[in-house]
Amino acid sequence: MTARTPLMAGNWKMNLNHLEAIAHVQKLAFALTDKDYDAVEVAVLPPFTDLRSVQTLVDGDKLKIKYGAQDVSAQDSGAYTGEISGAMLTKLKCTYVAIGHSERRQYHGENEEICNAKVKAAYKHGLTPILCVGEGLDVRKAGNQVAHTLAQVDGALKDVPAEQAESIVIAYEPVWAIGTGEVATPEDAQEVCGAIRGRLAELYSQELADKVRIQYGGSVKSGNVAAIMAQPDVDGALVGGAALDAEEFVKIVRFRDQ
Ligand SMILES: O=C[C@H](O)COP(=O)(O)O
Repeated sequence: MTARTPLMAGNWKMNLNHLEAIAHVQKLAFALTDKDYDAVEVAVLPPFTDLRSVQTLVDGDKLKIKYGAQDVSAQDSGAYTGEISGAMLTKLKCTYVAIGHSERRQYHGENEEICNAKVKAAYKHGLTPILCVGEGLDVRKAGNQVAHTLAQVDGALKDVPAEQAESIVIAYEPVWAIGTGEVATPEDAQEVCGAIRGRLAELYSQELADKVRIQYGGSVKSGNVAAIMAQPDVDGALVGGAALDAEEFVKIVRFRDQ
Protein backbone atom coordinates (compact mmCIF):
# COMPACT_ATOMS: atom_id res chain seq x y z
CA MET A 1 0.00 0.00 0.00
CA THR A 2 1.22 3.50 -0.85
CA ALA A 3 1.63 6.02 1.97
CA ARG A 4 -0.78 8.85 1.34
CA THR A 5 0.02 12.32 2.69
CA PRO A 6 -3.16 13.64 4.32
CA LEU A 7 -4.70 16.67 2.64
CA MET A 8 -6.42 19.19 4.89
CA ALA A 9 -8.26 21.69 2.72
CA GLY A 10 -10.29 24.67 3.85
CA ASN A 11 -13.24 25.45 1.59
CA TRP A 12 -14.09 29.05 2.44
CA LYS A 13 -17.27 28.98 0.32
CA MET A 14 -18.62 32.55 -0.19
CA ASN A 15 -16.75 34.04 2.76
CA LEU A 16 -13.75 36.39 3.23
CA ASN A 17 -13.06 39.22 0.78
CA HIS A 18 -9.58 39.64 -0.71
CA LEU A 19 -8.31 41.71 2.21
CA GLU A 20 -9.66 39.27 4.76
CA ALA A 21 -8.13 36.48 2.70
CA ILE A 22 -4.66 38.00 3.05
CA ALA A 23 -5.05 38.37 6.81
CA HIS A 24 -6.33 34.81 7.10
CA VAL A 25 -3.52 33.21 5.07
CA GLN A 26 -0.97 35.28 7.01
CA LYS A 27 -2.38 33.86 10.26
CA LEU A 28 -2.09 30.31 8.89
CA ALA A 29 1.43 30.96 7.62
CA PHE A 30 2.47 32.39 10.97
CA ALA A 31 1.15 29.37 12.88
CA LEU A 32 2.14 26.49 10.60
CA THR A 33 5.68 25.11 10.78
CA ASP A 34 7.80 22.86 8.60
CA LYS A 35 6.85 20.01 10.93
CA ASP A 36 3.20 20.55 10.00
CA TYR A 37 3.93 20.68 6.28
CA ASP A 38 6.07 17.53 6.50
CA ALA A 39 3.13 15.63 7.95
CA VAL A 40 0.15 17.13 6.13
CA GLU A 41 -0.55 18.98 2.91
CA VAL A 42 -2.48 22.16 3.67
CA ALA A 43 -4.68 23.91 1.13
CA VAL A 44 -7.25 26.68 1.01
CA LEU A 45 -10.04 27.13 -1.52
CA PRO A 46 -10.94 30.84 -1.45
CA PRO A 47 -13.54 32.58 -3.61
CA PHE A 48 -12.33 33.48 -7.13
CA THR A 49 -11.91 37.14 -6.21
CA ASP A 50 -9.34 36.26 -3.53
CA LEU A 51 -7.10 34.04 -5.63
CA ARG A 52 -4.82 36.78 -6.96
CA SER A 53 -4.22 38.10 -3.43
CA VAL A 54 -3.52 34.60 -2.13
CA GLN A 55 -1.17 33.90 -5.03
CA THR A 56 0.78 37.10 -4.42
CA LEU A 57 1.18 36.26 -0.74
CA VAL A 58 2.10 32.61 -1.28
CA ASP A 59 4.57 33.43 -4.07
CA GLY A 60 6.07 36.46 -2.35
CA ASP A 61 6.69 34.73 0.96
CA LYS A 62 7.32 31.28 -0.55
CA LEU A 63 4.61 29.77 1.64
CA LYS A 64 4.01 26.05 1.55
CA ILE A 65 0.23 26.47 1.66
CA LYS A 66 -1.44 25.28 -1.52
CA TYR A 67 -4.56 26.88 -2.89
CA GLY A 68 -7.24 26.35 -5.44
CA ALA A 69 -10.70 27.35 -6.61
CA GLN A 70 -14.15 26.18 -5.61
CA ASP A 71 -15.34 25.59 -9.17
CA VAL A 72 -14.17 25.72 -12.79
CA SER A 73 -15.91 26.07 -16.12
CA ALA A 74 -16.15 23.03 -18.36
CA GLN A 75 -15.38 25.38 -21.27
CA ASP A 76 -11.95 26.65 -22.28
CA SER A 77 -12.90 30.26 -23.16
CA GLY A 78 -15.53 32.32 -24.94
CA ALA A 79 -19.02 33.65 -24.43
CA TYR A 80 -19.77 32.09 -21.05
CA THR A 81 -20.65 35.05 -18.88
CA GLY A 82 -19.65 34.65 -15.28
CA GLU A 83 -17.55 31.55 -15.83
CA ILE A 84 -13.87 31.08 -14.92
CA SER A 85 -11.72 28.80 -17.06
CA GLY A 86 -9.14 26.26 -16.00
CA ALA A 87 -6.49 28.24 -17.90
CA MET A 88 -7.27 31.30 -15.78
CA LEU A 89 -6.82 29.27 -12.60
CA THR A 90 -3.57 27.73 -13.81
CA LYS A 91 -2.29 31.22 -14.62
CA LEU A 92 -2.89 32.04 -10.94
CA LYS A 93 -0.88 28.93 -10.02
CA CYS A 94 -3.82 27.14 -8.44
CA THR A 95 -3.10 23.52 -7.57
CA TYR A 96 -6.63 22.33 -6.81
CA VAL A 97 -10.17 22.89 -7.91
CA ALA A 98 -13.27 21.58 -6.16
CA ILE A 99 -15.75 19.99 -8.52
CA GLY A 100 -19.32 18.93 -7.83
CA HIS A 101 -19.59 20.33 -4.32
CA SER A 102 -23.08 19.57 -3.03
CA GLU A 103 -23.86 23.30 -3.03
CA ARG A 104 -23.01 23.44 -6.75
CA ARG A 105 -25.17 20.39 -7.32
CA GLN A 106 -28.05 21.80 -5.25
CA TYR A 107 -28.07 25.47 -6.31
CA HIS A 108 -26.58 25.27 -9.81
CA GLY A 109 -27.99 21.98 -11.07
CA GLU A 110 -24.61 20.33 -11.57
CA ASN A 111 -25.14 16.72 -12.54
CA GLU A 112 -22.74 13.85 -13.31
CA GLU A 113 -22.34 14.94 -16.92
CA ILE A 114 -21.30 18.45 -15.88
CA CYS A 115 -18.99 17.15 -13.16
CA ASN A 116 -17.39 14.80 -15.69
CA ALA A 117 -16.81 17.66 -18.13
CA LYS A 118 -15.33 19.79 -15.34
CA VAL A 119 -13.01 17.00 -14.18
CA LYS A 120 -11.75 16.70 -17.76
CA ALA A 121 -11.36 20.48 -18.05
CA ALA A 122 -9.39 20.57 -14.79
CA TYR A 123 -6.95 17.94 -16.01
CA LYS A 124 -6.67 19.57 -19.40
CA HIS A 125 -5.40 22.71 -17.70
CA GLY A 126 -3.12 21.01 -15.18
CA LEU A 127 -5.36 21.36 -12.13
CA THR A 128 -6.01 18.61 -9.61
CA PRO A 129 -9.73 18.05 -9.04
CA ILE A 130 -11.15 17.62 -5.57
CA LEU A 131 -14.26 15.74 -6.62
CA CYS A 132 -17.03 16.11 -4.05
CA VAL A 133 -19.57 13.32 -3.67
CA GLY A 134 -22.04 12.24 -1.04
CA GLU A 135 -25.65 11.47 -0.29
CA GLY A 136 -28.52 13.54 1.07
CA LEU A 137 -30.54 12.63 4.12
CA ASP A 138 -33.28 10.74 2.24
CA VAL A 139 -30.74 8.51 0.57
CA ARG A 140 -28.98 7.90 3.89
CA LYS A 141 -32.28 7.04 5.59
CA ALA A 142 -33.02 4.55 2.84
CA GLY A 143 -29.57 2.99 3.35
CA ASN A 144 -28.47 3.73 -0.20
CA GLN A 145 -25.47 5.94 0.62
CA VAL A 146 -22.86 3.66 -0.92
CA ALA A 147 -24.66 3.03 -4.20
CA HIS A 148 -25.57 6.71 -4.55
CA THR A 149 -22.03 7.94 -3.90
CA LEU A 150 -20.40 5.35 -6.14
CA ALA A 151 -22.72 6.35 -8.99
CA GLN A 152 -21.44 9.93 -8.58
CA VAL A 153 -17.84 8.67 -8.71
CA ASP A 154 -18.57 6.59 -11.83
CA GLY A 155 -20.24 9.53 -13.56
CA ALA A 156 -17.52 12.05 -12.81
CA LEU A 157 -14.71 9.69 -13.88
CA LYS A 158 -16.32 8.50 -17.12
CA ASP A 159 -13.59 8.24 -19.79
CA VAL A 160 -10.97 9.80 -17.50
CA PRO A 161 -7.75 7.85 -18.11
CA ALA A 162 -5.77 6.27 -15.29
CA GLU A 163 -2.78 8.59 -15.75
CA GLN A 164 -5.08 11.48 -14.84
CA ALA A 165 -7.34 9.76 -12.31
CA GLU A 166 -4.39 8.63 -10.18
CA SER A 167 -3.95 12.20 -8.91
CA ILE A 168 -7.60 12.93 -8.15
CA VAL A 169 -8.75 13.77 -4.65
CA ILE A 170 -12.23 12.58 -3.75
CA ALA A 171 -14.08 14.28 -0.91
CA TYR A 172 -16.89 12.24 0.60
CA GLU A 173 -19.28 14.79 2.01
CA PRO A 174 -22.64 13.49 3.20
CA VAL A 175 -24.94 16.42 2.52
CA TRP A 176 -26.77 15.99 5.83
CA ALA A 177 -23.49 16.62 7.67
CA ILE A 178 -22.53 19.80 5.84
CA GLY A 179 -22.81 22.90 7.99
CA THR A 180 -25.23 21.13 10.33
CA GLY A 181 -22.91 20.24 13.18
CA GLU A 182 -24.05 16.66 12.65
CA VAL A 183 -20.79 14.92 11.79
CA ALA A 184 -20.82 11.41 10.36
CA THR A 185 -19.53 8.78 12.74
CA PRO A 186 -16.03 7.53 11.92
CA GLU A 187 -17.65 4.24 10.90
CA ASP A 188 -20.08 6.02 8.53
CA ALA A 189 -17.16 7.88 6.96
CA GLN A 190 -15.08 4.71 6.62
CA GLU A 191 -17.94 2.73 5.08
CA VAL A 192 -18.29 5.09 2.14
CA CYS A 193 -14.62 6.11 1.80
CA GLY A 194 -13.66 2.42 1.76
CA ALA A 195 -16.31 1.73 -0.88
CA ILE A 196 -14.96 4.61 -3.00
CA ARG A 197 -11.47 3.11 -2.86
CA GLY A 198 -12.91 -0.26 -3.81
CA ARG A 199 -14.65 1.29 -6.80
CA LEU A 200 -11.44 2.99 -7.95
CA ALA A 201 -9.76 -0.41 -7.84
CA GLU A 202 -12.54 -1.82 -10.05
CA LEU A 203 -12.50 1.10 -12.46
CA TYR A 204 -8.69 1.29 -12.69
CA SER A 205 -6.44 -0.86 -10.49
CA GLN A 206 -5.70 -1.52 -6.85
CA GLU A 207 -2.40 0.30 -7.27
CA LEU A 208 -4.18 3.44 -8.46
CA ALA A 209 -6.84 3.15 -5.75
CA ASP A 210 -4.14 2.96 -3.10
CA LYS A 211 -2.63 6.23 -4.32
CA VAL A 212 -5.81 8.31 -4.36
CA ARG A 213 -6.56 10.51 -1.36
CA ILE A 214 -10.11 10.34 -0.09
CA GLN A 215 -11.21 13.10 2.24
CA TYR A 216 -14.17 13.31 4.57
CA GLY A 217 -16.12 16.57 4.77
CA GLY A 218 -19.09 17.62 6.89
CA SER A 219 -18.88 19.46 10.23
CA VAL A 220 -15.21 18.59 10.74
CA LYS A 221 -13.77 20.34 13.80
CA SER A 222 -10.69 19.97 15.99
CA GLY A 223 -12.77 17.91 18.41
CA ASN A 224 -13.82 15.22 15.94
CA VAL A 225 -11.05 15.19 13.33
CA ALA A 226 -8.74 12.68 15.03
CA ALA A 227 -11.36 9.92 15.19
CA ILE A 228 -12.28 10.42 11.54
CA MET A 229 -8.64 10.52 10.43
CA ALA A 230 -8.01 7.25 12.29
CA GLN A 231 -10.09 5.43 9.67
CA PRO A 232 -7.97 3.52 7.16
CA ASP A 233 -9.56 5.00 4.04
CA VAL A 234 -9.82 8.62 5.20
CA ASP A 235 -6.83 10.65 4.00
CA GLY A 236 -7.82 14.16 4.91
CA ALA A 237 -10.69 16.55 5.41
CA LEU A 238 -12.50 19.15 3.37
CA VAL A 239 -13.40 21.69 6.00
CA GLY A 240 -16.03 24.40 5.61
CA GLY A 241 -17.10 26.50 8.59
CA ALA A 242 -14.20 25.55 10.87
CA ALA A 243 -11.69 26.60 8.18
CA LEU A 244 -12.78 30.23 8.58
CA ASP A 245 -11.19 30.31 12.03
CA ALA A 246 -7.43 30.16 11.46
CA GLU A 247 -6.66 28.85 14.94
CA GLU A 248 -9.24 26.10 14.63
CA PHE A 249 -8.04 25.14 11.15
CA VAL A 250 -4.46 24.85 12.42
CA LYS A 251 -5.72 22.48 15.13
CA ILE A 252 -7.40 20.41 12.44
CA VAL A 253 -4.13 20.30 10.49
CA ARG A 254 -2.53 19.06 13.73
CA PHE A 255 -5.14 16.33 14.08
CA ARG A 256 -2.57 13.95 15.52
CA ASP A 257 -2.27 16.21 18.60
CA GLN A 258 -6.01 16.38 19.26
O1 LIG B 1 -16.59 21.79 1.60
C1 LIG B 1 -16.81 21.69 2.80
C2 LIG B 1 -18.01 21.06 3.27
O2 LIG B 1 -19.13 21.52 2.61
C3 LIG B 1 -18.14 20.98 4.75
O3 LIG B 1 -18.63 22.16 5.32
P1 LIG B 1 -18.74 22.26 6.92
O4 LIG B 1 -17.39 21.89 7.45
O5 LIG B 1 -19.09 23.67 7.20
O6 LIG B 1 -19.78 21.28 7.35
